[in-house]
Amino acid sequence: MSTDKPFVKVCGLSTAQDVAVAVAHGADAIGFVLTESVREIPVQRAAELVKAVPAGIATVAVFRSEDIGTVLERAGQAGVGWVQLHGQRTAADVAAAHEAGFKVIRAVRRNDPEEQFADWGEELLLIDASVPGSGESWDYAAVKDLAAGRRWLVAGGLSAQNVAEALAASGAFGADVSSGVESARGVKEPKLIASFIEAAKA
Ligand SMILES: O=C(O)c1ccccc1N[C@@H]1O[C@H](COP(=O)(O)O)[C@@H](O)[C@H]1O
Repeated sequence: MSTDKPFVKVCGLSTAQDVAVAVAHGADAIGFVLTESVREIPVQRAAELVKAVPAGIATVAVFRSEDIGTVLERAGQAGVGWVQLHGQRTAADVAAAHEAGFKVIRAVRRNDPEEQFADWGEELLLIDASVPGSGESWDYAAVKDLAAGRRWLVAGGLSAQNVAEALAASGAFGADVSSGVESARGVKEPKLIASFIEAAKA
């Protein structure tokens, strides 16, 4: 993972065109939602899209509270390199994902108890709004000290308009977006994907 510019993950992609736009504009990670959501896609579709992502760009399967066995099975079928774990998790879940060969983004909510922000061995922590994927923005500076010294991604309510400020205020290693690059809920807009990545890396 390069550290000279912010790491950018674009989440909830469902078409080859959107994947191509994210890749062409320099996304570092692409997320496929394999859990209940307006953005959920079938595992087989994720597997096809993963094949279109060049080596060096992280492919991430996103889950809520599914048990870790289900997570690892679906992620394996999709052929991703990373899993993103939301919901009630344990350090054993992170270890199991590593044992199965996946890198891990562990998601916490900005208002979770402080112990949730501890280092459980995940490659990246993700600090999100209270409802993941809702487009709800929050006070990104408020968690600066909680995650200091960690590699973490800020998420929730980001767009091309506020991502640079959110990165500066929070001290995050990178940013993750879904709603802010959509023309309607669950419908990605290529121009917004391009402008988000450019704004984040400017
Ligand atoms: O985007 C979803 O539908 C989703 C569903 C379940 C878990 C996580 C989900 N997305 C994550 O939410 C943020 C993006 O939030 P926003 O829409 O930009 O406000 C990001 O971490 C996604 O990976």
